[in-house]
Amino acid sequence: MSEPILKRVCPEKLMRIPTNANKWIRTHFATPTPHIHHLHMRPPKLPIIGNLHQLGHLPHRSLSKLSDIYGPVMLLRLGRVPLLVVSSAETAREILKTQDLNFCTRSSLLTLKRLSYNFLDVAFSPHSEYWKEMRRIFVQELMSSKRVHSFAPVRGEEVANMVDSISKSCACSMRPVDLTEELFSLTNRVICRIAFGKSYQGRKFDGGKFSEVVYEVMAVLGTFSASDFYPSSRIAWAVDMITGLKGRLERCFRDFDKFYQQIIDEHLERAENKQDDDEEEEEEEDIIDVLIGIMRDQSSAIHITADHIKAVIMNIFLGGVDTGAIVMVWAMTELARKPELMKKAQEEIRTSVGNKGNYVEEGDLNQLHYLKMIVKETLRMHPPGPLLVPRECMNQCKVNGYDISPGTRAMVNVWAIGRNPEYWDNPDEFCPERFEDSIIDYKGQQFEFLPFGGGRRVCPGMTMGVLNVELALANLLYCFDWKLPNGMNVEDIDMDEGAGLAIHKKSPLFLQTAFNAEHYSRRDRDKFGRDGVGDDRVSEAPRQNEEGAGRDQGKCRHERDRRFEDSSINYRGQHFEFLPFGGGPRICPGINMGVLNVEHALANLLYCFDWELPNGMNVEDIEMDEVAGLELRKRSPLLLGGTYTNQTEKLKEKVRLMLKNTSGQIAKLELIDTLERLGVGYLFEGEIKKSLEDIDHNKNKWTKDSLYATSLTFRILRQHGYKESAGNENM
Ligand code: HEM
Repeated sequence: MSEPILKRVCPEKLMRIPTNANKWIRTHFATPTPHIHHLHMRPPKLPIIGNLHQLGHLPHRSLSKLSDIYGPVMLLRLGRVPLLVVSSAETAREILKTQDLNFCTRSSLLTLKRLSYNFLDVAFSPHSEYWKEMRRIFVQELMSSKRVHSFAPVRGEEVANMVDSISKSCACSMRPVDLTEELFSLTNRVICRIAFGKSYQGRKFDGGKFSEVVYEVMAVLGTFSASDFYPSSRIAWAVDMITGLKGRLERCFRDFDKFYQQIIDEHLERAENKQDDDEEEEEEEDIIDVLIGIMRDQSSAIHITADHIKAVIMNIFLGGVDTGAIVMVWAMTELARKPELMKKAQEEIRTSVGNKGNYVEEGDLNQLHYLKMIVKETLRMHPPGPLLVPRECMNQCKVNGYDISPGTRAMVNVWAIGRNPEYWDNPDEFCPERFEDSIIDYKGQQFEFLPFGGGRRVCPGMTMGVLNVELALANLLYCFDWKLPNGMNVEDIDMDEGAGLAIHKKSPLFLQTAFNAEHYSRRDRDKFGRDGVGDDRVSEAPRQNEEGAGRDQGKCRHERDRRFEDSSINYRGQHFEFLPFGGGPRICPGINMGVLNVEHALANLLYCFDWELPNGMNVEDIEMDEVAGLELRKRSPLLLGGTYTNQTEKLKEKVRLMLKNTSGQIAKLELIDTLERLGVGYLFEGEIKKSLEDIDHNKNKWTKDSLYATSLTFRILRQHGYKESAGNENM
């Protein structure tokens, strides 16, 4: 019996056999070639599966390629379900505005139905009076501007925790920071606290299982479900059973449900205790408190139960955790690829926020226009929901002249629209400046830019989502300098996307930090006392150098050195558990000079360079063997990679700032005089000229201000190795 043609025939052979089967396969499996004239709105489909095979691993990209051939309105069939895909601003306007009422319901998908307690939520509930009321509650009670701003302390504290955690880890090791991990954990903590309240801070829910459940739910939601494409088919139902999807879904549901119930019970109990105890202090309400309030309110238009609360909380988790972190990771990735843009953003933030605090606060964000443009540009290139949340057509209607029947699923490819050269110059280029002087924003009114969707179903968490992203990014850029890990080039950054419910960066983003010395040291000084934690260890240089005292004295060292913190133990021979210089009458007489030499050299090595292990070497590889002899030496030489931190540039920056900020005229003159006498005036020619022009020479008066300015300049310059020029030895 002859073999069926398709079996075991390699593609090369197929190309050579001019049979009808070959022609058919070529038409149906062909990779679309862009820029072919739009043939028809319906890409050819296969029996049974329809166009499912054309969705690929990343449907927004595959559909974008298909639309290059078949036009901005395409009608496909996924299994048994018709799907309308629109990929232009004009057609998006048609779906989200002109015909919004025809397209504002959602499809009934297997996983969503279960996790939303049979559509008691907002996001996946079909269009109905019930959805309208739930959305009203969501928008007016949970996400109102007042409520979102009432959560400012939560966001502030959690962002500060993240900054501290990064500071700590980079002070402990030179290892690059896993920003993906840090940012996902940040959004998770923020949303947890906003939804469940303060009292749960730091507590591990269900033995830490909660985060695992959230991740598993995300994974389940991103999994292909046969029942969604073959509704009411027994075979599809069996496929979902066999693949284990149903089992996973049930487990997720049970875990979530148990957890939510426990939290709701605790809130109810707390609310009752509060009623009994009038003295109780007013606590900020969390989302569950607000929902319980509505549940108890008899006059509410719908009767809210614990299941409604659970469904809404599920929306907040699915809507809030991943999306925010995804945008932050892409933004940092794009900035790592373009360090000049990162520097520009840092300059804006550092100039605007200055030294007034340790972190950027929400109140500072309004001034950060460039940062806002970065967020917009990231949302344009990497919208976390590239196809929005799928909608469904409710009534027979026409789109671009094509008949669309009720029950047709509808997707708006906002990713393709955001990358369309018709609306954006160099669409694949990350260029925040394109939003300068532009009125385009993401509120759903401009159809070439729809990261939050539009129309009746537009994202109600937009304000909170953007605030979370802006605040975290601003702090990452304010508190740290970032660079790629050693040995890595910009071209090595992996820009691949991972498939899932929301499109994230496939591989984690690792970046190396260098503290922003000015701000980091301020923070440490504030936290650990004005003179810094290193006072007992590093004496001369850091003590003199107020600006740099905290550099490289991260919290981690502080923690490691705790054994000497608040301890009276010293090496002067009085404490017999610690005798590096001996004790008694024969104690080392060179103790002061010895310590001073060591401290001074160490302080400068740490101040002037960033150190790290040579490539490919780990902390465990450092040889700690000693060599026997009179002194206990390290056996092998210590090889470290050092990066000079460009002190001249730093010095220039500091002195320039001083020249600018010194207000007394005589103080300015003194400063200039000092610079000249030290022979470094040429470095500041421009600034000196400008200052001299400003100075009114008649007002010469010796002031405290001028004395301070002069001595400070001396200190700074000397620490940077500038010696007085010949003829000025008497200074
Ligand atoms: C940067 C962050 C965020 C992005 C990019 C984003 C994006 C989106 C998108 C694209 C949609 C679908 C809109 C449509 O179908 O037209 C959506 C819907 C939704 N989002 Fe967001 N979102 C974000 C943050 C949040 C947050 C923080 C929450 C909740 C606290 C949230 C809750 C929701 C809900 C409940 C819906 C469904 C609305 C409905 O169907 O009526 N989102 N979001």
